[in-house]
Amino acid sequence: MNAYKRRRNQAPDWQSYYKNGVPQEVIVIEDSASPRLSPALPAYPSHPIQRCFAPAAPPSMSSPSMNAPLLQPYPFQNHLPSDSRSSRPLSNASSHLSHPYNPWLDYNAALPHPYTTAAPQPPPAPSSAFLVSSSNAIPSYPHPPYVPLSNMPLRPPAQHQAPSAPQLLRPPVSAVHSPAPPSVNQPFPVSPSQPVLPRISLNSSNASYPKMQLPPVQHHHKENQYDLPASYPSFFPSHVSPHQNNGQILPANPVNQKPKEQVNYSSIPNSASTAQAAIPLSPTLAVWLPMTQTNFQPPPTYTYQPSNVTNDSMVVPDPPPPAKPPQPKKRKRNTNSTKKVNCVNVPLVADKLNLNSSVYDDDDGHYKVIPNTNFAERYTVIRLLGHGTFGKVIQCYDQVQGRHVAIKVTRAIPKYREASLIELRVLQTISQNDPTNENKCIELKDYFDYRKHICIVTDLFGWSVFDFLKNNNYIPFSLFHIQSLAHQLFKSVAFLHEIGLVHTDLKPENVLLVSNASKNVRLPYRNYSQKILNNTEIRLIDFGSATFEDEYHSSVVSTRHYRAPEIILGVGWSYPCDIWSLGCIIVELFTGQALFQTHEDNEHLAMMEKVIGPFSYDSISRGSRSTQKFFRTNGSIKYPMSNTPKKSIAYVESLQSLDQLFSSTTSSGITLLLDLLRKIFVYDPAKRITAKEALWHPFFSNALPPNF
Ligand SMILES: Nc1ncnc2c1ncn2[C@@H]1O[C@H](COP(=O)(O)OP(=O)(O)OP(=O)(O)O)[C@@H](O)[C@H]1O
Repeated sequence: MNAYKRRRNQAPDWQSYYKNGVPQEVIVIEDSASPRLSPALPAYPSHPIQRCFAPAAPPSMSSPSMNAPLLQPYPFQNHLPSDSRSSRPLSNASSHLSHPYNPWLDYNAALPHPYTTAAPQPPPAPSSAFLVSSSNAIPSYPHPPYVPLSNMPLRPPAQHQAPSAPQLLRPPVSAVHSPAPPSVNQPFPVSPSQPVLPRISLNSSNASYPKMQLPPVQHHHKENQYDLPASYPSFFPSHVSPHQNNGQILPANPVNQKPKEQVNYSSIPNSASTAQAAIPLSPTLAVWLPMTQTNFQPPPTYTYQPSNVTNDSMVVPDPPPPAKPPQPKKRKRNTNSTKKVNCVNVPLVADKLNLNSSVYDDDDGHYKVIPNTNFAERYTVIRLLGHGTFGKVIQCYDQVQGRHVAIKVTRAIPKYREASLIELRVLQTISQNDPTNENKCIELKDYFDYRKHICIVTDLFGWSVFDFLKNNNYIPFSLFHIQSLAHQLFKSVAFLHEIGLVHTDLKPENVLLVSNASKNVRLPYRNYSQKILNNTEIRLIDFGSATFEDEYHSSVVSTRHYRAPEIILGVGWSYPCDIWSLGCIIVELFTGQALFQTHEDNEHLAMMEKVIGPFSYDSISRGSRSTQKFFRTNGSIKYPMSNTPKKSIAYVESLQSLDQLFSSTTSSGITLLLDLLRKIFVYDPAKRITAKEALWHPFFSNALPPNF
């Protein structure tokens, strides 16, 4: 049914849309003015570093006000797009440095934020005691962005400060509000308050180091040991003796190596003011750094791999990059602390008119939506917002609270009533685990049973992301907006997974814009205008099929286009199926078109092979009975078959690979997005990136500027 709701045939000209890079100039033809820099601000394009990161634009398109760089320099060498790396003007940027040029040492200080008036500041002169690494041996993802040591705040720890609760830093991207120009005081996108991992090579043992502070450790109930909070760096060394030795290099004693849990942390004071972390430089050398929780947050999965260097007196080289990126460990989610609602009592609202159901219900058990009628003795029906398999969603005016709400009125049929009880249970679980709604899932406001319809009351929001696309002639979202939307989606899904829930029906229809207000703009070289969203804040909806991981799983879930291969193959599904759906949504935001437009299993698998690559033998179980109907004995997909329509074969043949889809520009933002998608579209669900890991992907590291 969902498939037929869609009209995806009007393919927009999205390939040419991105062909010349993301356009630099927009012409606003109605509504509010586009964000413009104040005339007092420095001419950003003239800055040497900016020049090398801004994409080449046709001269006629250059506009001082909108010519902000597309991307900040990206500090992960392994992922650094070659165009950015090679075009960096080393001579300009490094002229003030007295040591070998390091591209990451100075960019924070030297590159002004496009919206700040601050003139570029040269970085502080490097201390003779240390060198910020200039080698290529920067480990690859997953890893927090490097911020040069010289830019860390020198913040002495406050004495006798009460230990504060560990505060998790989030990656910098959240909802983007595009019409208002950012304040002139807005901090630089990559600031010292973002995740920091100092990277140091030492040539002196008397270095003094910037102060940082870790979240407080907790005293272990026995043996005078300390438990590390979950937010502690996972590389906290097990191979050095943790003596309090502020700013000194300690020779580690490999003989005393203990597993992490058994390390005696008794010498670490249970105080945020003086807590320190050892940065391992080799198995035998470490440096102790007092750390602040505001400037340090490691990624959840990073594990330090010590090298085999044993010479204590040598200048310690950077640890070699791991041979392959560390494989994300599939950790069992801690659902112990999850408050799971077990049963829901739905209050009954009596029908005072006591009418026959045929008056207010249609033959399918759907409630008839008649504007300006009374509903459940409290609401006035305004209009139909949407309808689906489960029921109708109606905009109503709440006479008690004096505001408009959305009410999902489930069909008056037992199986849908039961389904809505599950949805209510899920919504209550979400509310209990996220009372302040940080994770942007739809909030349950009220619920009741009226005329045999279970009704779920929520806040009223704008169009779904799909409706916005549709109303915008399927013109893709800008990368700037995709980054924001994708980040919010991963955040919501990471939360759901954390509390043991699999959404199972992620699709653009189930992502609501808080407001669909937009402005019409005309792009250069286009004779049509397009809508640009004012605010990308979203809410995740439709928990009607959400499933607790430890409870019964239906064999087939998800709307077809967004269905993961493990569901099709019937080999069991769990959290990773949501990640696959998110991948499909992100591609759809980028192209305007659903990625897998199909209604048949084998055709769907063939499409996946065309877009992502062949199923490998170890990628997904082929031995199981359920998969036999999809694969021939030689391992190829049973597609095409003798009865496969020629149209289908031609369509599958015409599909572009993921690389081809994203090859229309060489923008480094798009390169990073492609890298994220490659980690999402992994056939083996156990090897697929998790939502939590995705939040640390470099695509989200730097907020993209609002170029459309
Ligand atoms: N709070 C809301 N504010 C505005 N519109 C809403 C709201 N909730 C739902 N809608 C609209 O109603 C549509 C259907 O909602 P929902 O997906 O919850 O119903 P459903 O019956 O489960 O649908 P489906 O069968 O497609 O899964 C949404 O796509 C959206 O357009």
